[in-house]
Amino acid sequence: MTVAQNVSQSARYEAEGAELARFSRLFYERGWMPGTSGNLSVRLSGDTADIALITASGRDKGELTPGDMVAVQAETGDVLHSGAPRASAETSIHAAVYRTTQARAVIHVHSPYATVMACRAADRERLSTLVFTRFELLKGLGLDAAERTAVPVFPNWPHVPRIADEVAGHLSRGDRCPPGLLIADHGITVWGSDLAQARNRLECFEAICRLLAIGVG
Ligand SMILES: CSC[C@@H](O)[C@@H](O)C(=O)COP(=O)(O)O
Ligand SMILES: [Zn+2]
Repeated sequence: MTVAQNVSQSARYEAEGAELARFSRLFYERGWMPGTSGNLSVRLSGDTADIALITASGRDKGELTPGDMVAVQAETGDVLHSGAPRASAETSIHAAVYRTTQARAVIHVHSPYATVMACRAADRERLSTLVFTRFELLKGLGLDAAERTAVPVFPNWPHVPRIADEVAGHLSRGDRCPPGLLIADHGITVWGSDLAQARNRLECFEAICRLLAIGVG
């Protein structure tokens, strides 16, 4: 890589890292990333489209800076730079989504109502589903409000790559998959064409889960 290419790549990392930090702070302040939970990534574009930036593991998600982002191969999760902070423990799940969908941003949070439903709908040994139907907010997920949508709920295997393999298997088989999934007893992962769309969709998932949690639907 030439010096000029290196400088331009650093500028892109800095700008995308600042965006990740901004979105992360937003979710932290809503109480959707308690403790150090949650992780976000964004896939770069142009000649760096094979790269994603992801939040470092175990950091306070309300206080991230661009220096807390790790560059990885988007579709494998392999870390690109030695000496970088440790990438999120859930990088393999982000990579599974990038490998099997058109997503360019992935957000994982422990938001309260999605987590309630991820506990209630869980079968801890195998894939289960949470059915969304009827709600107008389904349109915010790119779905028809008359449609019956099965949101997958994956077992929260201690070995995260096992969850990632099951996610990739499910997404590569499914047609009309909603742009999000639940992990039993854990939280929610949502994706979109950019961070703003992923955030909007996450808000719709959380609002629908709230309705279900309080017994509507
Ligand atoms: C605070 S424990 C939560 C973690 O185990 C994990 O589920 C999580 O969301 C954050 O992991 P991280 O490795 O910081 O990206
Ligand atoms: Zn988590």
